[in-house]
Amino acid sequence: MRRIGLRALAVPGLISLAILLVAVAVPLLPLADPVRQDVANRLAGPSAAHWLGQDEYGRDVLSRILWGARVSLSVAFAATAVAAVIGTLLGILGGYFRGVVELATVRVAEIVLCFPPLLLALLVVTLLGPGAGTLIFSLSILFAPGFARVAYGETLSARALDYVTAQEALGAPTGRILVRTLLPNIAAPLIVQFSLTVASAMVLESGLSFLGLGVVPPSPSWGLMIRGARATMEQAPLLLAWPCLALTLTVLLLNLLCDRLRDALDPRGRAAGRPGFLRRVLALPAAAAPGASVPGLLAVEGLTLQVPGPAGPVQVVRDVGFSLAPGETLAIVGESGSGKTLTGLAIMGLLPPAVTPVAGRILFTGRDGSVRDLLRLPEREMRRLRGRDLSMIFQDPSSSLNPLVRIGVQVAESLRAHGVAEGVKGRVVALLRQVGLPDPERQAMAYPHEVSGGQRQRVMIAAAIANHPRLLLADEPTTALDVTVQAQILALLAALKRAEGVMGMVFVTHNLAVVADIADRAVVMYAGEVVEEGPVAELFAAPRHPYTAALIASMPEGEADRLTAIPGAVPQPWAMPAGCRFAPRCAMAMEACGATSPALAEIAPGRATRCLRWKEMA
Ligand SMILES: Nc1ncnc2c1ncn2[C@@H]1O[C@H](COP(=O)(O)OP(=O)(O)OP(=O)(O)O)[C@@H](O)[C@H]1O
Repeated sequence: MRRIGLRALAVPGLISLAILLVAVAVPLLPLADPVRQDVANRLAGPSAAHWLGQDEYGRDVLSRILWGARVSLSVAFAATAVAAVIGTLLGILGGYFRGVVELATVRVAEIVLCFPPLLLALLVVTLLGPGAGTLIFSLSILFAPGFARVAYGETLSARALDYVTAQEALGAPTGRILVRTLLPNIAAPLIVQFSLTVASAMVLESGLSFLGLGVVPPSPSWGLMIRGARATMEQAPLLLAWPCLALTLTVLLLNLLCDRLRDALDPRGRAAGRPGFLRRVLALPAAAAPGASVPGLLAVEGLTLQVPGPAGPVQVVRDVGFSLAPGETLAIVGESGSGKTLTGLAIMGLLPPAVTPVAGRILFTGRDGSVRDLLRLPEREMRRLRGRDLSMIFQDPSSSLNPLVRIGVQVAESLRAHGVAEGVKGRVVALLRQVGLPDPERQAMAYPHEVSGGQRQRVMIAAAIANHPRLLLADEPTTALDVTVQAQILALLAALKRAEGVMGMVFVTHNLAVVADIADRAVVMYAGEVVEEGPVAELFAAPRHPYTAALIASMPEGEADRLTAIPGAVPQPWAMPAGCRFAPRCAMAMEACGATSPALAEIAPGRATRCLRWKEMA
């Protein structure tokens, strides 16, 4: 469980625990007897002996509230737990096996949903007589189909995913797949459903008790207390306030607790949302205002990104800097985990929730010539830039296009999002033709699954260049495609760049061969840092960092007998070696490399390296 999740869980968790403890320990507390009447003092206000006053029979209100919590909570939790177990089981079985099993589980459970809940509860209570046991029974019947539907829907989605198919391909037994693979992956929405159901169960229990169909008087229950207080509302309005307040606060607290629990249980942090402008800017130190004198199109300076690690925050991108001129193509290259994607996402203002920028600036020159720091730009302004001045193409065109919307409509969206209203259809067809889609009029009407992977990527590119962006960010746009299609897409990007003239491109890749094809300059990243930078031709001809040299030597396009893999792997962000981060894998490492962390030093105009021994490589 994530540290952040645990911290957020602490407050609602502790309060809920305290309420539960009080409910459990009520018999041990020095409270007045909740059913002992004192008619002489009926409706008496708060006093030292009765902190919240006395009710219409002179019973102690505080004692009845606490005893009522015990009854309400135990009925609500017991009914929800029974409903959760039965409903989840039915939903998972129905969703996994489908067919007859689905009919016998989910569909049968859904019959219950056809009855109005109160009517069904009335029927059960009439048949079995009022009491806590009957309440638990009728509430669990009422709530089980809700769990079955959530579990069923989630199982259907998860069933189609690769990790479930992979388990089946490995021959894992069905029971194991259901319990070990499916259940944890559908747990988050079930937990939310649990919170909502406990809250509904408390409200329904109070409602039924209020109607005289739940807890039997004189036993204390919040519903019964509201019923009693209603009759004397004009003489003692506070009596109505206490049970209502207890009910409302407990329901709100339960919802908060379960929301936090869901966030903490989900390691993807998907519920956390992107860090808001305020949180992002508060994490950043104040930076000098961007002057209008910054040359070029883009200047990334000292960019440092942080994520929560097992033992505190870790920097996954450290002090990264580079610049880009209009019309230039810069490649960011490095192995998996080197921080290339996060650097690109930081430029677009699309960092995942767990990643926080803690230092640096990203200066961008807009169409109007003004220079803005993208790291400190409010989300509203970023949204105006995205898709117009800044555009991005992603690695996997299958997951970046909406499967339910026609291709032409998706390209038109990017035009309409930035105020284009006239002649959209003609421009979409022209764009699709520009990116080389055959028969663009017909293809515009196709759905993404009806065209090939390469064509989908062409559609993504059409949407990205629709508004003539000043900067196009391409994150491994050819990795998901086969080699011939890769070459076509690279040729298309190069042609588009020539046609667009001033459009700059940042091309993120792990493939040096692609860098040679497309880029003017390259930044080589390793373990979150820039280790070398320079014009592509110079980098290839004379690398000045052992990592660049090793990457070149490991290119499959080289002579097969000289192909050399780089030993070891990129270190984990929370276990970075002291000194030079590449030293443990470097053939040229010497003692000093393990002790000092070399700075990125400019060795010639436009060339920089982070190596103590770069001169020896010359
Ligand atoms: N959402 C996240 N939460 C926590 N850590 C993350 C997150 N995204 C990335 N990281 C970490 O940041 C580091 C850099 O990730 P990044 O995706 O930028 O690498 P990359 O060079 O683009 O690799 P790849 O080519 O595999 O995408 C990795 O070590 C990764 O574990």
